[in-house]
Order: sequence, then C-alpha cells, then structure tokens
Amino acid sequence: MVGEMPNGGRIRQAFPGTKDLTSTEGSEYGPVEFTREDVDALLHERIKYKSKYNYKERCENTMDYVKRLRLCIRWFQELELDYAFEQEKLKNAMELNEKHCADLEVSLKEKDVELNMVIEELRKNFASVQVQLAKEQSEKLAAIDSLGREKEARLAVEKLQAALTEELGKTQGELQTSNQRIQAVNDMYKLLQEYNSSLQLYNGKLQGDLDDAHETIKRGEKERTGIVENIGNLKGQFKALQDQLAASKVSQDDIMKQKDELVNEIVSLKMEIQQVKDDRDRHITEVKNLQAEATKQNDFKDTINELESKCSSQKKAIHELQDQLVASERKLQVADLSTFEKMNEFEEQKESIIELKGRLEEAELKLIEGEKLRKKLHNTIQELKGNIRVFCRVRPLLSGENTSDEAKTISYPISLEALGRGIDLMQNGQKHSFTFDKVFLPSASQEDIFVEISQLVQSALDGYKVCIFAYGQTGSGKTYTMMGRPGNPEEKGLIPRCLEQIFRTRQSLRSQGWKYELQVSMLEIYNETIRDLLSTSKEAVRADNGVSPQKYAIKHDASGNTHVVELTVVDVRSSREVSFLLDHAARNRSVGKTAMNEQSSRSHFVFTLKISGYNESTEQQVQGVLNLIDLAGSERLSKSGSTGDRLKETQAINKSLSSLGDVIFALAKKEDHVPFRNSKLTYLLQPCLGGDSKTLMFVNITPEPSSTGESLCSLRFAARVNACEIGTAHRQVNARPLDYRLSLG
Ligand SMILES: Nc1ncnc2c1ncn2[C@@H]1O[C@H](COP(=O)(O)OP(=O)(O)OP(=O)(O)O)[C@@H](O)[C@H]1O
Repeated sequence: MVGEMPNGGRIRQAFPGTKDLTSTEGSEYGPVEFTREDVDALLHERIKYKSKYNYKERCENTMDYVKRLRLCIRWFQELELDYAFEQEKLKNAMELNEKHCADLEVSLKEKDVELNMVIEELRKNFASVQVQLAKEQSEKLAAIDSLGREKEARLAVEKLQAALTEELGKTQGELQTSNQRIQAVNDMYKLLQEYNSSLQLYNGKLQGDLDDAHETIKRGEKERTGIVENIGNLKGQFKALQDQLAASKVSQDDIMKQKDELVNEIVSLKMEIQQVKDDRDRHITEVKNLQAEATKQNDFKDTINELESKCSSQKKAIHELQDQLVASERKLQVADLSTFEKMNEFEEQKESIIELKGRLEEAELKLIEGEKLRKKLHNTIQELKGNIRVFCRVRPLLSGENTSDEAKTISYPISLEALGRGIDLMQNGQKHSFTFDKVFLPSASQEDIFVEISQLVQSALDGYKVCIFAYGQTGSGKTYTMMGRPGNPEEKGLIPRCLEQIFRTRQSLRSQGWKYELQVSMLEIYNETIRDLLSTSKEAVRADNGVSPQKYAIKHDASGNTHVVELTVVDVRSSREVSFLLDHAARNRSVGKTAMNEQSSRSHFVFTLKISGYNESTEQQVQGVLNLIDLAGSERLSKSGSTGDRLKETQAINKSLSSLGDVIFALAKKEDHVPFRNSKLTYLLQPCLGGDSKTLMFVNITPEPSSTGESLCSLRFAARVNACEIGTAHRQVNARPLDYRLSLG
C-alpha cells in the first residue's frame, strides 16, 4: 500500500524528480521506490502499441508492463514488511507507553495524595498567614504611626545632621590645620633628623678633628719630647759651652795676663833690646874703640863674639814671643766668635721651645674644647634619640678581697671609640664586651662622677624631670654612689653634691630674677610597701600593715606628674637642712647584714626634690623634678645566704627588680601593654621610664672575681636598658602660676 506513513512522512522515496515508468531498469540496479502518483500512473497505464496486430510488440510491451507491475508489487511487499516491522515496534512502544502511563498514573495518584496533603497544609498555613496578616496589618498601622513619629525624629536628626555636618566641616578644617601642623611637625622631625645626621656628621668631623688633634698632640708630644731632649742636649751643650766660655774666659784672662806679661816682657825685652842695642851700640863703639884698640889688643875678640851671639839669641827669643802673641790673639778671636755663635743658637732654641710650648698649650686647649663639644653633641644626640643613658661604675676592691692579677676579670678597651665607654668581662675564658655612655674605673672619685651628671642637675633647674637611679648587685657601691661615705666630705655621694649645686645655682640665678622653691620628700619601698622616711611618727615609718589603702597610694595625673598621697613634703632652703633630712631618713631606712654586705639596703630608696622656679622679670615659670633612687641590691637567693625575714625581703626585692626588667623590655620592644603596675617601684617610676623624663641609670659593678656571674647579669640588663628608646623629655615651662603641690615626676 502506498500512502502516508504513521509518522506523517514516506518511508521510501521512489525516484526523486521525474521518472520514466516505462523503464524496467530498477529491477536490475537495486530497489526501486514508488510514489502514490507513480503507482496510480502504473495502474492506469494503457499498454501502447503501434499496430494492433503486431503481437510481438504487444507481447513485449505487456511483458514490460508486467515486469514493472511485479517490481511495484515487490516494492509493496517490502513496504508491507517494513510496515509490519514498524507496527511491531510501535506495538512494543505502545505497550511500553501504556506501562509508563500506568506508572505515571500510580505516581500521579501518589502525587495527588501528596498534593492534597500539601494543599491541606497550605490551607492551614494560609489560615495562619491570614492571622499573621491581620496581626501585621495592625502592626503596619502601628508602624505607620511610628513612621510618622520617626519622620519627625528624622527631621530632628536631619537638623542634627546638618549641625553635625557643619561641625564636621569645622572639624575637617581643624583636621586640615592639624594635618598641616602634623606636616609641620613632620618637617620639623625631618629637620631634626637632618640636624641629627648633621650633628652626627659634625660629630664625625669633630671625631676626625679630635683624631687630628690627638695626632697633633702626639706629634706635639713627640716634638716636645724631641725638644725636651734637644733642650737637655742644648742645656748640656750650653753648660759645656758655658764651661768652655768660662774656661775660655779663664784662658783669655790667662792669655791676657800672659799677653800683659808678654807685653811687659816685650816692653822689658824691648827695653832690654834697647838696652842691648844701646849696649851693642855702646859695645860697637866700644868694639870700634876696642877694635881700634884690638888691632892693638886682640884680647877683646872673644868677649865681642860672646856678646854678639847673646844678642842674636835674644833677637830669636823676641821673634818667638811675638809669634806666640799673634797666635794667642787669633785663638782669642776664634773663641769669641764661637761663643757668640753658641749664644745665638741658644737664643734661637729658647725661642723655638717657647713657640712649641705655645702650640702645645693651644692643642691641649683645642682638645679640651673638642672634648667638651663632643660631650655636648653626644648629649644632644642622646636627647634626640630619647634613650635612657647608662653609666657603669666599677668599685675598687675592698680590703680582704682577692687582689691577685690572675683573678682579674674586668678590663677596659683602649681603642679610640671604646675608650672610657667600654668594659670587657671574662667569664670561663669567654670575653663579654659592653659599651655604655660612660664607664668609670675603680679609680674614679665621687667628684669625677658628679661632674658627669651635673648637667642633668642643671636640667632639673631648667624645668625637666630628671631621674637618676643606681642598679647593681648588693655590695657593688650603689649607696656609696648615691649617698657616699658619711663623715668624709671627699666621699660625699651624688645626692648631697646635687643639692649643693642646686643651692649654689639658685643663689647665682637670683641676679637674673629667678626665685626657686624647693621641696623634698623621701620614701622607701620595703616588701612592696611604701614607707615615709620623713614622717615624724615612728608608727608611720615602721608599720607594714594597718595603714589605710589610700595612704601612700601612688597617683599619676593627666600632665604626667606622680603624687604619693599623704607623703611628708618639706620645704628646704639650704643644703644643711637637706643633710639633716637625709640623716633622719638614713636612720629610718631598712638596712640589714647579708652574706654580701655588712650594711645592705633592703629597700628601694627614693629621694625627690621638686623645683619650682619663677622669674619676676620675664614672668616665666619652670617646674622641674629631681628623682634620685638607690635601688635595693639584686642578688641570688643562694648567694645572699638569706633566711626568714631576710629571705622574704630578698624575694620582694628580686620580684620588683624583675618587674623593672619586664617594663624596660616591654618598652624596648615597643609593646602595647607595658606592665608598669606589676610593682610599686615601676608604677612610681612610670613617668621616668615612660619617656617624659631625662633618665640616667648607674650600673654598679664589683671587680671581685667571685661576683662575675652577677656582674654579667647586671651588665646585660644595663645594655638592654641602654638600647631602650623611651621618647624625649619635655621641659615644664609655664607663663601662669603653677600648682605647687609636690609630685614625683
Ligand atoms: N667607689 C668606691 N670606693 C670606695 N669604697 C666603695 C666604693 N664603692 C663601694 N664602696 C664600699 O663598698 C661597700 C659596699 O658598698 P655599698 O653599701 O654602697 O653597696 P650597695 O650596692 O649599696 O649594696 P646594697 O645593695 O647591699 O645596699 C661599702 O663599704 C662601700 O663603702
């Protein structure tokens, strides 16, 4: 059958395009396909023939027609087979579809049930949503209400915002000016940095000059020794010449005498000659007479010969004496000449010695000036750097301590850059080198120490906060450095010397219109408790417990000043008054005997001098503070030999010193949190350590070989302190009157 296929198309396409159905070629060259039109044409085809009676032709045409019919039938048969196959396939597909439909139906039913459930739930939800909606509508109403209110509030806020914007504008203006100021500060900082580097350069140059000066001095020294040697030689020569001169003078005198004698002799000889001549003439006349007579008397011949020979020998003698006289006169002239030359040489050398002495003095002066300038620049650089300065002092060996050369563990480098600043410590054959701002040898006197810190004391008078503290193992000389040895003016410590300088300067500044008021307080921190050393009541000094927590509480105010509540403060007018107070405090101090020190300080001693200055002519006011602190000695429990109360003291001392270390190291590392509050000592010293103070630490060292370990610990601690940058101290200068309360810093 030919027709539309179930899929709407044809299964086979018979001869696309036009085709000659009379041809039977298809049967021989593969399958032939037919369209509906082809089949219709084939069925309605009439067999053509030329002659009705040409049976052959009719038979051939019929055969051809039959062939084509057969071909068409075969095509139909194949098509049918295809259709049957297709039908089978469709049936299978239909069965599959039916099955799928049944499955779908089941799942649809399930879905239906599910959907019903969902619908049920949605209905429930809808009901609750409706309830919620009602609720929300009421809330909406409330919200609309509050919106109204908020609008009002917003308006108010907008107004506020406008005001704030205005303020913001102002603040931004201020910010701008602040930025400008910051810029200016930055510029200043840059300038300071440049100044600093130029100072360093200058310092370098000065160092160079210093080196040159050293060189010149060395050369001068050499020249001087050469000159001194020369002078010695010249003096020797001069002496020899003087001796020679004296001898020459003597010989000259002798020669003169001789000359005189010779002259006399010559005169007498001349006279003699004259006489002889006269005699001769006389004799000649006599001889003539005699000759005349000789002729008569031959007897006189011998006498005449004798007289003649006598005469010629006398002539010879006169010649010799005359030659001698000429030679002596020449010698005398030569001697005069060389004396004159020597005198000239001596004068020249005298002048060159005077000139060299002048040059030497000039070089020495230059050296002193250079050293002063170097120190000043060093101080300025240190101030700009904002470091805590550290001086190291090594005390001399005390009687009974090991003095043998082999036991010496401390040495001092002599290189130019470390001279006076370096210290080397040997421990177990290993050398540990340290450099500080200054190292004082055991031979340094109390005056030497004071000279180095006197500028700091001046700073306190100029309105700076100054803090000097002594750190070191017990028995290393802290108290000796700060207080000195009582009863010996030569061995006065820093505290009495500082006060003497302050009172002296106060006196001299009076002529410039300055008036100073000085107030003193002294306290000690013993076992983490503050004790007022100037209190007149014994209980207040001694009681560890029973004091109100408010009493002696440490307070820092906003301007960086520290106050100790209820601490005794005394106005002082002379250093004698202060000495009296120091004696009083010393009697109240907690001291005890340890294995390391007979008179060991068992507490931290804090001496505070508040300086308030007012200049009547300039109306300028300054407020300086001088804190002088003798720390309790650091010591190992094992070494201190402490037990009982002493052990408790030692533990408290070590705890507060280790807190001091923690604070220093936190500052060195620039940590956000610095544990100032961990001990009374660090909390009290907060302004000194925190940067608003000129701070100097003495690290005291004992040269005793058995203390090498302790010394090394102290030096290491000091080196870290020295490396710690704490900021720059500020001067407290005011134009208006100050609050004269006493503060620690
Ligand atoms: N530079 C010095 N010259 C002479 N003697 C000194 C020197 N330094 C310290 N001494 C002596 O050494 C001893 C111990 O010194 P000092 O009491 O000052 O030590 P310290 O470090 O304060 O000890 P502590 O921490 O136990 O109080 C004292 O007898 C003192 O006189």
